[in-house]
Amino acid sequence: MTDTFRITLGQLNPTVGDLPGNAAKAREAWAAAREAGANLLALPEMFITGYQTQDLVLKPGFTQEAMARIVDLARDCVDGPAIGIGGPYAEEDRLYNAYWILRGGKVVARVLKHELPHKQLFDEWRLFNVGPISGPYSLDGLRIGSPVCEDAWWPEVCETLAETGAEILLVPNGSPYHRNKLDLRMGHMVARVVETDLPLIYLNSVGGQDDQVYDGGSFVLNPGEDGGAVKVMQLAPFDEMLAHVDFTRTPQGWRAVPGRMDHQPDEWEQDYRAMMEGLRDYMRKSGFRKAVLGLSGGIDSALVATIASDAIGPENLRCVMLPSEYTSQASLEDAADCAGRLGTRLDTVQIEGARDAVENALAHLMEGTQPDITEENIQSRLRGVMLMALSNKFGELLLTTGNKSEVAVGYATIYGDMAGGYNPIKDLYKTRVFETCRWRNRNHRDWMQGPAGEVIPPQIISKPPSAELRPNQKDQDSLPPYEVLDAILEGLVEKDLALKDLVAQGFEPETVKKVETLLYGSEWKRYQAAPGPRISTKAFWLDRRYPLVNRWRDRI
Ligand SMILES: Nc1ncnc2c1ncn2[C@@H]1O[C@H](COP(=O)(O)OP(=O)(O)OC[C@H]2O[C@@H]([n+]3cccc(C(=O)O)c3)[C@H](O)[C@@H]2O)[C@@H](O)[C@H]1O
Ligand SMILES: Nc1ncnc2c1ncn2[C@@H]1O[C@H](COP(=O)(O)OP(=O)(O)OP(=O)(O)O)[C@@H](O)[C@H]1O
Ligand SMILES: NC(=O)CC[C@H](N)C(=O)O
Repeated sequence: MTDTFRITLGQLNPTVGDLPGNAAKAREAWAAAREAGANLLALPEMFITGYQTQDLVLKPGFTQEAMARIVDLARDCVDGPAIGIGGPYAEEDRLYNAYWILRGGKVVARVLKHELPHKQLFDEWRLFNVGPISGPYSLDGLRIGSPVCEDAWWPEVCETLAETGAEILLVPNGSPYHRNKLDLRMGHMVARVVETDLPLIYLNSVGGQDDQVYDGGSFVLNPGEDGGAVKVMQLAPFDEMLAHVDFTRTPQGWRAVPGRMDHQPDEWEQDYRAMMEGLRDYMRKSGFRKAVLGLSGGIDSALVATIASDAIGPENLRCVMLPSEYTSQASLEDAADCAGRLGTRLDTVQIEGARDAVENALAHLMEGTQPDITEENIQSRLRGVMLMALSNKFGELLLTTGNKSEVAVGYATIYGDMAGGYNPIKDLYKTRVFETCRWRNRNHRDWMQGPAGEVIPPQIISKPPSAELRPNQKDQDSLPPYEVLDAILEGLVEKDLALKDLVAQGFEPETVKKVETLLYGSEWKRYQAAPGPRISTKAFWLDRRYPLVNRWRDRI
């Protein structure tokens, strides 16, 4: 009977749909696990397909190929560790989210996910059948139970596994980031260890996929002496890595040997990293090497330029200043200062000529009307036209720059500054934009490709935000102060509060009503907006799906 068991954890970054690429990654990890003398290489949930596949997994051709790739992997990885790998399993007319166990050239077990997540950004009820609770599988004399991600967020599956003889729990996950999510995961996993008295491995993938960022942060818990749980290994968030965890048999049962304890950065750093990794992987996985954005001299585009410089290197980013006569000298100088500090290219394109041409072309139809938002939006749209021309010509992904407060109230011009493919700060409220800029100016990490130091000029952080679409315009002329706006939005979006709850908190009824009107009234705009990395529990898109036509309004 064996008394030790080594598991190599693959905290790795698959790409959705890249079946050969993901299989190659698995083979490479298996070779390293074999080199390290492991008994088992564990890979995350749905590793062969990448996660989340959305409806792609409903294509029979895709699912059949994914299963065939797993069988090939088993056939190729014979003399060495077993492999645990997530992938779909189709049987007759049923489709499961499964964890496949491969050993000695064959598939030796399949665990079927029982608890399918269907809240927030998940909709697995739509895709998969509920699997029966599977029992443990045996490898080299150790009985392992593998609840698949959400299975371990509830007691039932782990309890059944413990009752049917599991000696350790290995939980493969595809768990996307939101702020402070590690605490939430830890709470659930500690509860499972306490209930089952079994050690538990929490293994998560890393990398960006559409609006989601998988943040790794895998860890290992042992049952504690006093009935609690003790963390004995913690991997860094966001980093792709292999790590080995050794188990030994003790009089109390199998226990993990304490291993590496990587530092967990604070929420500002993790949010920043998530936005950067989201952009980096969106670009890498969709084949872009370069990006372009309009740099106005304001704080939002300065932050997006900084995130992009860190993600792809300043040499791969083109910033463009597109001034009109409403652009202040200060904005011109601030944009130049910011690009200079970051070391990015800064081009200038005047928009007055194009604006005059558009206005002249429309003059016979506009006769007798007064200048209003129409003319302001023409400027914003011309910037979009010019930036998209650069994107077309040079293959640069156009980044949009609306923060969550603006996205929430529709404070952006459709087909204007909303033109673009990805928005790194889409889920970051404006009040957090300021603090995030200060954080980046104070901190530099080895995963940032941009320069260290005060890369965002302090005057950009301190001046009042303005769209500069008419003389002396300030955001606060048409919106409540950002502290008020963000607090009301957090109430309406994140917490689903009633208007009267917000009024009871001390906000003006008219302001609350206005924010509600803007929020519901701009649903159609968000439907057409660029995606961006999710860092909150209620990001616009999958977390919060509202009707575009909606006559319901709350009463105070
Ligand atoms: N329900 C609906 N479904 C589909 N389309 C709908 C629609 N409601 C209006 N529309 C269409 O949308 C048009 C109105 O939308 P749009 O053209 O965007 O214009 P609109 O939302 O009226 O104006 C843009 C707003 O964003 C602000 N802005 C602009 C640029 C930059 C910034 C910034 O600081 O970042 C802020 C600007 O001050 C203004 O408040 C209508 O004329 C109509 O064609
Ligand atoms: N003069 C300009 N030159 C280049 N891009 C511009 C210019 N004005 C606006 N933009 C683009 O349109 C976006 C929205 O700009 P605007 O100034 O209206 O709003 P904002 O939300 O205050 O953004 P910022 O803080 O970046 O100025 C900017 O982030 C920028 O990408
Ligand atoms: N893949 C999953 O089952 C994810 C759901 C899980 N509760 C999480 O967010 O971590």
